[in-house]
Amino acid sequence: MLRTTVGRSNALIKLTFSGETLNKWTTSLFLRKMMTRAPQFTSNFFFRQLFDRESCTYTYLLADVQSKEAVIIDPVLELAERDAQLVKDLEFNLKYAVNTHMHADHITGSGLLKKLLPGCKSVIAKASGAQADIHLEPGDDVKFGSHQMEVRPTPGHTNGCVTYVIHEQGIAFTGDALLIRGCGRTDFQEGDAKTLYNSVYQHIFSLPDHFHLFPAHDYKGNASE
Ligand SMILES: N[C@@H](CCC(=O)N[C@@H](CSS)C(=O)NCC(=O)O)C(=O)O
Repeated sequence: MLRTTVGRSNALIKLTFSGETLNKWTTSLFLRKMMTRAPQFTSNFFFRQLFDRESCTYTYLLADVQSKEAVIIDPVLELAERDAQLVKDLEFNLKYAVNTHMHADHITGSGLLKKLLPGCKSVIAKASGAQADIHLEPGDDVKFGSHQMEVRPTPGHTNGCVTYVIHEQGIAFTGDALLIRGCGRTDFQEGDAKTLYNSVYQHIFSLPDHFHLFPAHDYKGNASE
């Protein structure tokens, strides 16, 4: 299983926010979060991390094992067939295709998944300005079976970026707000370095130390299976 960055030495962490470089020693909250053991999911929680080698994007399939209700986070258009087949093979009912933000460089697979798996609804933050069946506000919960994800606003990469937090499992999906040993770019449209800095510190680094963070990309092959 892949997790976000797992620092193995006391190296200097550099978070670069469009020209502003913020150095933090690994004794900080950042690495204390990363150096914990693998997530221990409850028995009725299904987790699968999927990867698109082309765009280096992570997609996450989550489900309630008992009710079979599932959600997929950040599905990639080109791999919608793969994702739909996996859902069918596992005999899940895909309730929502959930997006962390409206990507600038690749298109979500939500629309195609809706066609491949009728009943599935597309979900994104209202602040993204994107079209979807369901628009989320900060503090909303996305429910599937007995599980729920809290919607936390983490703008800065885009205005509508959110992080999804599953408290019960001690995990969060950070989208492009927090990547592996870095963060999403802020030089695109809607990018703002200070906003992203505040988002990461207020809404992600504030999570308890035992949390595991799952990003939307791994461009440099930092994580390994
Ligand atoms: N550096 C990437 C290029 C793709 C890219 O810009 N990705 C965005 C997120 S998708 S909008 C980003 O924020 N990347 C972070 C970064 O450090 O580049 C690549 O290597 O392909």
